[in-house]
Amino acid sequence: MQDDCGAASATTTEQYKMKIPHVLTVAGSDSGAGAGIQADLKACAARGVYCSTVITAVTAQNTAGVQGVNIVPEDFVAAQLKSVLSDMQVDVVKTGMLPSTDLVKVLLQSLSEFPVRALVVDPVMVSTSGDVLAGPSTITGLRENLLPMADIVTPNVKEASALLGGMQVVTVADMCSAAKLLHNLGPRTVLVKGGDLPDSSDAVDIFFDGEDFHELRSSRVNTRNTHGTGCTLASCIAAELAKGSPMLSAVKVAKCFVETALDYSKDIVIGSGPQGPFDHLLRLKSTSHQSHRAEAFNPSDLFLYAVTDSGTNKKWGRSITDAVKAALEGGATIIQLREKDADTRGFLEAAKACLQICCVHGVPLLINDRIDIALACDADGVHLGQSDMPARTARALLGPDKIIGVSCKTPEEAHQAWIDGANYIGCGGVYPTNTKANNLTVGLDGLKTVCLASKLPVVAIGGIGISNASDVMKIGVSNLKGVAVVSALFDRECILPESKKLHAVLMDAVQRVK
Ligand SMILES: Nc1ncnc2c1ncn2[C@@H]1O[C@H](COP(=O)(O)OP(=O)(O)O)[C@@H](O)[C@H]1O
Ligand SMILES: Cc1ncc(COP(=O)(O)O)c(N)n1
Ligand SMILES: [Mg+2]
Repeated sequence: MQDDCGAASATTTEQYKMKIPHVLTVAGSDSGAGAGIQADLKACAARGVYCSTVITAVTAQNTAGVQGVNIVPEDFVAAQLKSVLSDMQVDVVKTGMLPSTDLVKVLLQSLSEFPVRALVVDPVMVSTSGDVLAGPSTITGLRENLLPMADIVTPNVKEASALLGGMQVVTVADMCSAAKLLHNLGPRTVLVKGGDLPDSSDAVDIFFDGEDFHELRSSRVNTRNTHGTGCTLASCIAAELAKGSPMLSAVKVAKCFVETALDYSKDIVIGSGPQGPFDHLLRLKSTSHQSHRAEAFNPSDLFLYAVTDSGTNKKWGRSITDAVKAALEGGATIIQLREKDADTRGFLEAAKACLQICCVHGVPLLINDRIDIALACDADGVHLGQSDMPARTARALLGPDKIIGVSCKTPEEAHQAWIDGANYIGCGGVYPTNTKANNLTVGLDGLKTVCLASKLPVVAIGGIGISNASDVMKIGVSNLKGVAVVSALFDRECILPESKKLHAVLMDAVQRVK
């Protein structure tokens, strides 16, 4: 019986072991990390595929160009190939810089010993900066030995021309002719890339599978940051093939990825040369909005915490942005958008507009409950109720830098919020309120108990306004950092003076407590 159970569970475990799609890139290193091996690693990481690396050359390279090339000896390229291919279940091999015909032979020898599912050949010859990465002597090796083995070959217009003995490739019609001629050399499919096509307002690539031509067109991103586009495209194609995509879909996904990454990174500045790298992981961009942001959550931001309410805004006939602007001008130190009945698109647009206003005031903007909206508008964080997504999951989705607040009524909930990686807790309702139906009131005693137990800063909420805010602050627990208000600000004819008065009351209360 025991044996049966053991055997059964072993089989089950085996079934669930994961095979990770795996691309091996055989290419040159770029010290500037925009192209070559470094681009391949980032592209595969972005596409969720494992990437191993065989380095064929080490280049000294930056945004100005290539300052030096040091070719790795063939026997050591062979050693790297053997180490990876004999052990690591590679699905797809992608080649970049192969600086000698003998290296091509070494690669083909390894592939005959350890076959893979597909071979993507990016015939790297000249960098975007115009520097030669693989001399004319390698063309024969590429043409005669490597291309016939390739599932796809991805030359840019200059490389297509070089592979075809100097044929002119300057128009889309030329690219089609080149694709056909290259196909005659033996690869299963050909993609002639038009990133450097002169006088083209679109980025046009021609895909040819031996029967049909596909013109793949996207708008040209106006940016200097195009160093590494070719390497990235080929790695993405390899990554999609490793996941099991058919060739044309892989190419389309890859092209779309390059366009998205270029567009995202169009304004980033790395290096002072003419050709900058771009951000594969879509994380580097520092917009003016972000650069104004505080580095980390500051608990004193909880001082006058304004929570919007769609009902009251409707009642007084104002837009959410006007309400937020007035609260900020009166001294609100953090804004939470709590739009329980807004449609998603409307909410997102409102959140984007409020974020700009908050940014001008240097005040964080949080979104109630809707992680998707917070992510989509890049808000500063979220506030979560006990029945919303757990803070732990929200933290995993939002990353370490976003602010997460959790509503807590008890020391146990406060403890869990701390464990889950929240930044602050909201405690209440302190007083009865009509913005939340059937909400249990904790009173000043309950608030004090939670504050004393909480390892996180606390903002008090529920029925707080000008008349009672100072009573709340007077409980005198040091981690009570402020009060959150809804009706006291927003269910009023004029928000700005109420916000000012409340700010003054709070200032006065904390002075007295000190
Ligand atoms: N400015 C751009 N905007 C959009 N796509 C681009 C841009 N520059 C290049 N691409 C795309 O990037 C990919 C790589 O093309 P290309 O730059 O021609 O290759 P390489 O980097 O090998 O010279 C192609 O799909 C091309 O259409
Ligand atoms: C090591 C290495 N491999 C490939 C390229 C081509 O990249 P790009 O044509 O985008 O400059 C490069 N510059 N460096
Ligand atoms: Mg390029």
